[in-house]
Amino acid sequence: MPASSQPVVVIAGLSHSYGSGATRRQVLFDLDLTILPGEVVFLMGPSGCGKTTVLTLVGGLRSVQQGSVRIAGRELLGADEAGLIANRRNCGFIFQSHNLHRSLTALENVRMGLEAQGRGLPADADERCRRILAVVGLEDHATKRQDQLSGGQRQRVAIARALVSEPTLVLADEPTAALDRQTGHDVVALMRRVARERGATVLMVTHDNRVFDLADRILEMEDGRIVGSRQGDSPVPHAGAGHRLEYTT
Ligand SMILES: Nc1ncnc2c1ncn2[C@@H]1O[C@H](COP(=O)(O)OP(=O)(O)OP(=O)(O)O)[C@@H](O)[C@H]1O
Repeated sequence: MPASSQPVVVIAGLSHSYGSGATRRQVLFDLDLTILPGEVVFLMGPSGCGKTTVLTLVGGLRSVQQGSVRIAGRELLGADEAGLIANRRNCGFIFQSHNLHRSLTALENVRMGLEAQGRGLPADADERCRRILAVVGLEDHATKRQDQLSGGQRQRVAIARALVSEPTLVLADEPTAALDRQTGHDVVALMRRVARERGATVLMVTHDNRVFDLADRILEMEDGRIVGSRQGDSPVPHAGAGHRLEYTT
């Protein structure tokens, strides 16, 4: 298989529990999932079904307890802190609330996306930040702070920050939750376009059925299991026993 078609995400038999002893509660059950380079995959399902837990495990924001999680060839089961950090540097994160630093300008917030790489700032850092701000349509807003930007503009800064370091994988958790219909659609369409242009893969948690048309594949979760997978508007029956998920194009 050529390197470029190697899956970016390969999850096999992933289970996860919170708490210990009498309060221990299993929230993920034997999940399998493969995501190919450049795919835009949405993870849907009712509140509490485990979507964010999957995202945080894939991002290396918490340790894998059971099962295999390979991100761009790196196994996260048994990874030490350095391994988790290395994985985080390969990922761009976009959260429900944009998490911009209040006292920094848009440009400075985007620059944090490069600083988080831990390799020191490249010589062309500001130019790269300005370029990606232009890509998200904010070239004239580089010196504005959070309170001078609308909700949609803040999320566009967050997209620029997540993508400026050219991550392999973009992980987005409900990025449209605080936005109106049109702005939410525009923001996800933009994220998809910028990710595509930069060859990034996207895994996005969403409840928002207004953006379904932007997914290559939509996964349905229920009670800690992936129970269905479909593409566009044409339902693809979920294949295999034990909630095994087949990749389909
Ligand atoms: N740090 C934690 N400690 C204990 N339980 C947790 C923790 N984080 C999540 N949970 C529980 O694990 C289950 C799955 O949570 P998770 O946040 O992954 O679900 P979700 O599908 O993303 O929900 P939502 O759509 O409401 O964000 C829920 O029952 C939640 O209460």
